[in-house]
Amino acid sequence: MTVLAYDLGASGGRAIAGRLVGRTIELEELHRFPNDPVEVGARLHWDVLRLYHEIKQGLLKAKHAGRTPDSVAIDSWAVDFGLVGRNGELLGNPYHYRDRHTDGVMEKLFEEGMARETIFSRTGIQFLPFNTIYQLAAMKRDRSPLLREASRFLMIPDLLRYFLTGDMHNEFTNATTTQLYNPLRGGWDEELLAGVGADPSWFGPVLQPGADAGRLRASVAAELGVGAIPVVAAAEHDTGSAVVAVPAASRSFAYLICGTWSLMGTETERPVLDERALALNFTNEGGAFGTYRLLKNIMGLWILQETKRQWEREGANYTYPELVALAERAPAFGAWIDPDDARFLQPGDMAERIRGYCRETGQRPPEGPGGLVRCILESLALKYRYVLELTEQVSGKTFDGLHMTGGGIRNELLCRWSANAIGKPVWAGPAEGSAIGNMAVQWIARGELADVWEARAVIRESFPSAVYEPEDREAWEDAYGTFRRVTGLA
Ligand SMILES: C[C@H](O)[C@H](O)[C@@H](O)C(=O)CO
Repeated sequence: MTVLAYDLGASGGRAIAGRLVGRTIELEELHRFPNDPVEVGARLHWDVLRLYHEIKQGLLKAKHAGRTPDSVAIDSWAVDFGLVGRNGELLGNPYHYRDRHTDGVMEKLFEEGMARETIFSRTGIQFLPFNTIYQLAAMKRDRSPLLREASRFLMIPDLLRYFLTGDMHNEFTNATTTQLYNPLRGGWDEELLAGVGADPSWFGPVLQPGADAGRLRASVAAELGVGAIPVVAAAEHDTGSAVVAVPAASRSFAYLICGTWSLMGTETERPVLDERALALNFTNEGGAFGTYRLLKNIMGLWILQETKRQWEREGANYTYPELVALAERAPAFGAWIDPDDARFLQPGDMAERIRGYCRETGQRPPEGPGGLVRCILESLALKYRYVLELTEQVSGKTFDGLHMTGGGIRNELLCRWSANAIGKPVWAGPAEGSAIGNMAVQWIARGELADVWEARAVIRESFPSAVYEPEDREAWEDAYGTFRRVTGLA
């Protein structure tokens, strides 16, 4: 059985065909495409029609490769959405979560009486300034005409799936990232919706991962010359799919999903809504098959991606392997940043912001591209240590090591330094975690695999993890103490 997984990330997308041959997964990347946000005036948008075009290209390539799939499913980054009008048409291009229209909105809502404690107790979701709830509040503040015409709210995978099938559904794992979904009630939170001027009728019943989500509509099937291929609801939040694919063998495991963002946490059977989880700003995003993802967002390789883009704008073109080699040769433990300082969220001159952060914290700014990239990677590794310790505190579990998956594991230096920083083994793989998790849910839905644990066993056998054992323990232990002091991370 061949399934097709679309995995759309903030920097690019893939269409990957997967075949289950006995207990081995065979992957074939059929289509890879960029995902370039578009700036219009002061606004930053996703080019969602372009993404839909690429999705159709993926199906055409599957057909031409003789890999017409038995089912397809889509996963993508979280929080962003489109509004559909009463005539079934998209009202406007979705905002990018790094658009500045949400600046200050979260704090304003708190001032207006929407208490942090209330929002958290109802949704279990971490406070990030770009969460869907604050995007809708910003549109309300700006009297967006879309709000007057809207009839349905669809997140990015919901929207692309609607374009393919003609059916409108909201999927669970992604819905939970809005900070508008109440997992205890098992539905959208009407009071929070009302609080940001969103009409509850825009929000449909949610589909659980694995559910049937329709078939290619006749016009699409005809256009592409394929049949009415079934569409399955994957864990459509890419991090949700990636967690499905973590090749863990026991129920108590820690993961780090490493891409543009770094998502670190563990899997739980119910949301953890206590004061400590709130105080440490953990999130409980919905998972597949009755689970939750207790995790924290860490700014991740976005800082390196944006630094590289800045250098390219200035005419200096480095490849990632070149930057990693320069970092490895740079002096160790020169300076550190807290990657989650707010100044690193927006696009722009990251190198100057890093130097500024170092000056402000009494550190000598890193020199040259090698020094700067080393500062970013060491800081990420040390922040992983910090968040892993918090995850143990909030979950009450102790972890023997860390599963690291996602495209970021191709950065072996980061894997190695992460093991050194946490002082435990890192098991790295698979790199295409989200796409493989997307496929696993399709195979489970179609009875090819019994459940997530059989899927994880098959993934473990098909993609053996690279193991990084911790080294230089004393040096990294000292570094961790200094890192916490200079960054003020208590
Ligand atoms: C905003 C991010 O998209 C989200 O928090 C993260 O989980 C993600 O989706 C990474 O791709």
